[in-house]
Amino acid sequence: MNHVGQHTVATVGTFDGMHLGHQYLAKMLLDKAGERGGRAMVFTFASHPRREPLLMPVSDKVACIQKMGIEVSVLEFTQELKALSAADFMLMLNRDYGVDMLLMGFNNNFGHSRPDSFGGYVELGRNTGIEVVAAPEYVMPECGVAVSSSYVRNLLSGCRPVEAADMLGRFYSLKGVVVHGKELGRTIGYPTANVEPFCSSQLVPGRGVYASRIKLHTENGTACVYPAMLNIGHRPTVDAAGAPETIEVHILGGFSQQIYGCAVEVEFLKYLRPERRFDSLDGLKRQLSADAHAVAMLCGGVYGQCARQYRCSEN
Ligand SMILES: Cc1cc2nc3c(=O)[nH]c(=O)nc-3n(C[C@H](O)[C@H](O)[C@H](O)COP(=O)(O)O)c2cc1C
Ligand SMILES: Nc1ncnc2c1ncn2[C@@H]1O[C@H](COP(=O)(O)OP(=O)(O)OP(=O)(O)O)[C@@H](O)[C@H]1O
Repeated sequence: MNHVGQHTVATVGTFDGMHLGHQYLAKMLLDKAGERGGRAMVFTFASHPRREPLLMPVSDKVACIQKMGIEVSVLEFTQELKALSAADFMLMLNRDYGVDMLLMGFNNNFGHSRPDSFGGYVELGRNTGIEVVAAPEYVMPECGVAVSSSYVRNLLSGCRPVEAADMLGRFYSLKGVVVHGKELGRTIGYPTANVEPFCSSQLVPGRGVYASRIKLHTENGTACVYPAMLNIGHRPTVDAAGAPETIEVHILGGFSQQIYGCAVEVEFLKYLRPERRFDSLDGLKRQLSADAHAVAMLCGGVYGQCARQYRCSEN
């Protein structure tokens, strides 16, 4: 038992995306803490140690872990932290946070001069008052594929949101604000909301057209969810070569509210097709009509109904 009078079971890692592998480890952490009548803690980082694009903003990751009943400490990846040896890091965990059990994921390691095997961490633990325990790897039960943040990043960059959702345990999403576009879309009957992500270091999926769901946050604290179609690309039909990449969403069902400046969350349900150049706006319009039909079919079935009302607190 530590100086605060409470057992603390901890684990250390990036936990970007909180995918099914992370959730599996987090549940094991809770079980261990429960067995000891102590608290569970995750030590994570404010940025990605390898500077990979993030699968979720750090604030969402923290909220997601806390929601499971786990305390979170976000460490800045400073030069000082990078220079800390595994032994000194473990000493700090024990001294400052009362950690007396450390759960290590199957490929977990940390520290500047680090042990080259799990046994090495167990040995360090003996000297620092920490029992070090190994956690197994989680693989997808249907296909045996090992879940990892890198794998999910590759799936999303490769326009495969369905497989990514299988590994995340939820649809991948981007949160952002609706900004002004050229307002051309409304002239062809397909007004679009241009979304600028809040977190500039979050991964934007591969270019193309997606079936989507958009959650609109209103001032009274409620959120509405609508089926939508989304395009990530350079809009070769209407924009000159080299135009910046945009994320545009057309909300289905004759939606006509003014939502500039609104906070939204767009989910990536299914990839529909690549973006392409049309010879005329009429050609683009015909394609958009077919896209809308495809989304409506999808949203009428597997993905539920239009415009459901949610309380923000329930999401
Ligand atoms: C679902 C969807 C699919 C789109 N597909 C294409 C496409 O294949 N090629 C293209 O040049 N533009 C595509 N666009 C972009 C349109 O050209 C653009 O939304 C429209 O011109 C409106 O632009 P605005 O936001 O400036 O008003 C697509 C937009 C959406 C919402
Ligand atoms: N599939 C998995 N099953 C069980 N534990 C996992 C799994 N994936 C990651 N972990 C564990 O979660 C903790 C955090 O790992 P990390 O954030 O590096 O995840 P990752 O998915 O391996 O990331 P990346 O692919 O970017 O290396 C580590 O202890 C790691 O061993």
